[in-house]
Amino acid sequence: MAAKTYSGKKPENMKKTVGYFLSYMGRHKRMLFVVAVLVSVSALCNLLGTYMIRPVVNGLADGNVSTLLKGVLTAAGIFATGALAAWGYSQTMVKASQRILFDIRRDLFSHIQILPLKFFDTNGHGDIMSLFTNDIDTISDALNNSFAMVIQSFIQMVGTLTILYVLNWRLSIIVTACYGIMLWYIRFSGGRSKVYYAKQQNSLGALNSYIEEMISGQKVVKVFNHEEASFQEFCEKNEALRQAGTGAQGYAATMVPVVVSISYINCAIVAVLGGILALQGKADLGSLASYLVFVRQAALPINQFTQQSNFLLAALAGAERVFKVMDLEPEVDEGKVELVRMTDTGRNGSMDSSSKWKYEGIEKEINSVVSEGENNISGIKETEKNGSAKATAFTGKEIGKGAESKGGNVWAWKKPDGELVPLRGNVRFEHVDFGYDENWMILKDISLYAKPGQKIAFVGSTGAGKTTITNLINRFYDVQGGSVVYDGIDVRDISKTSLRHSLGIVLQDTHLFTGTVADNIRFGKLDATQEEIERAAKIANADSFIRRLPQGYDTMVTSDGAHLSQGQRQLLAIARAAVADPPVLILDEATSSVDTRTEALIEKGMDQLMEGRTVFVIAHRLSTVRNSNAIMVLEQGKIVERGDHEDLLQQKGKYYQLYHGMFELS
Ligand SMILES: Nc1ncnc2c1ncn2[C@@H]1O[C@H](COP(=O)(O)OP(=O)(O)OP(=O)(O)O)[C@@H](O)[C@H]1O
Repeated sequence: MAAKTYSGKKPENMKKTVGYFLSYMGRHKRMLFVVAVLVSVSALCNLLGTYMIRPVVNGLADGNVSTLLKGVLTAAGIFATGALAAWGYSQTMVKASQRILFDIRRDLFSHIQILPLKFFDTNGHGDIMSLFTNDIDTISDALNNSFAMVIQSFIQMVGTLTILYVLNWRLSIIVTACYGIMLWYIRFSGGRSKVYYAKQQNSLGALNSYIEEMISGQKVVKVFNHEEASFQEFCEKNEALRQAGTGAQGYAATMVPVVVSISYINCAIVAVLGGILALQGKADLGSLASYLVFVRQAALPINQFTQQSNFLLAALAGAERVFKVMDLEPEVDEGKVELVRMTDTGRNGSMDSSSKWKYEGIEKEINSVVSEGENNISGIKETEKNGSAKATAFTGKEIGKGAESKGGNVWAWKKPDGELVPLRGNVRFEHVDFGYDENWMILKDISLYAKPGQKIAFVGSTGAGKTTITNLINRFYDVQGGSVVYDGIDVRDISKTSLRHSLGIVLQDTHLFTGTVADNIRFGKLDATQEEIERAAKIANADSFIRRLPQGYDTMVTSDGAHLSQGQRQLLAIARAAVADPPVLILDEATSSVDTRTEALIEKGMDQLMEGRTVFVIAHRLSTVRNSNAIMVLEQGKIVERGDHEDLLQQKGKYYQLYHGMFELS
């Protein structure tokens, strides 16, 4: 069996980490108290049992059978009690440690859920995963093994030394010197293996990342015939790991044999000297026999105590990383404005009477806006110079759509004072400044206006800030200057859950979860019925391909939908947004090349989804750009041109160049 090595990791803030750790242990203090008692009983029984050798041997030497028998039976009883206590504490410890781990995992996961997106943007997925795997594993190991062992070995170590001095203090001076040498060697080899262990961890990390990279990039490796070169590089990394592993395990492996050898030498010296004392009548045979057994078995608790307390330290270092994440500030949400469904609240009478009254007011308001819009249906061509978007037709029909979703639900924003504002999907950016880092602004003085039912497209070179703008609408990040206003309310005043509930987002990278196709669509609205799911799939143009799958809507999706094509995954993502039926949509168009038929399907799906909603689209396709109400051309975080397709072409500026560049490319 490979020797376990010491990682050399220690918590940076021992007091705080131990305090945190104790608070978790404190939740199961009764169990841990039982463990502590049983561990002590087991350790004391070991000591006492060994001590019982003394009356047994003396009984033998005196030829006194009854003393001998009594001694043997008592020793057997003590050892049996010790064994029972050991069984009891190990079982209780397993239960306690599993509960502690359950609590830590639950709290870590739930805390990670409420951390701001910035946490995920600044920490690699691997690092976050390693909290749940490596760090929690180390804590688990320590709780399952080291915790009880440290207590037991400490009691046995102190107890053994005390008994040794009681039995014979002269011999005990030699024994203590030998223990000193043992401790020195344990520390020395632990220190050496620590250096190699760090190297081993680095080499292991490098090898694992390399394997992961090569396996996920296997297609590219094969396309470029890179197999031989990739194998060579693997061998180099494998060799580095072999060398570091040999050093780390080599030193660790010497620890036990060296300690045991010192203990043998110790025993031999004590046996000779003790024998002389016995011959001189200065010690009885029984004492010498039990003394020798104590000396022989003392090496074990010393070794165990040093090793296990090191593992405990390493576990605390792991726990510290976990607790640090738990200490991170959760996503702040001071928004008090909530989204309410009028069909559920006002109509069912669960809302207070003043709100209900206002709800009726909203219906009147919606109707009046609808008729107002209908009067202007010829199309308002509104140009807001100096910062605001140039917007086109704004029809009453669209307002009606914004307030009443396809599912027949009427939604409204409920302000803290009970005032209700109809949900329409009116979004306005007013002189917005933003930077991920406060010292480096990404967006500068962005102003735009999207009226309900309009489609606003963002175009511009990579890194211009298109995605960043959409990140501000759903409050993944908050603006640093200016404001984003939704239906006349500053988004910072809206509760994040409500805000995100009212926004549908289709990202470029579709992520599918393990579950059925229907479950994956239902992700957009957890209480969606089968009819709603199928209706959404039809809107997204996904229904026909889903029906062709082996189990239709019940087909299992695994490994992020690996068995589905890129286009099919995209269609499911559109269906997911469709089932949520939000008044505002944010679409990050897929750039990945799919065949033209699928692209046409996706395009049709997107178009059907966009119908009647306010849409922000990060456009990569000409068709999307062309039929947008307004196109924002971004460059280095600034809107450099705005207008509809025709206007922008006439301007012969950036858009004109981009459009012709794209045109030539296609
Ligand atoms: N989470 C982040 N933390 C720090 N900087 C970021 C983050 N996300 C984006 N940036 C930076 O912000 C700038 C704008 O990025 P953004 O993703 O908005 O560009 P984009 O126009 O959407 O580009 P693309 O078309 O390539 O997706 C870039 O300089 C980018 O490096």
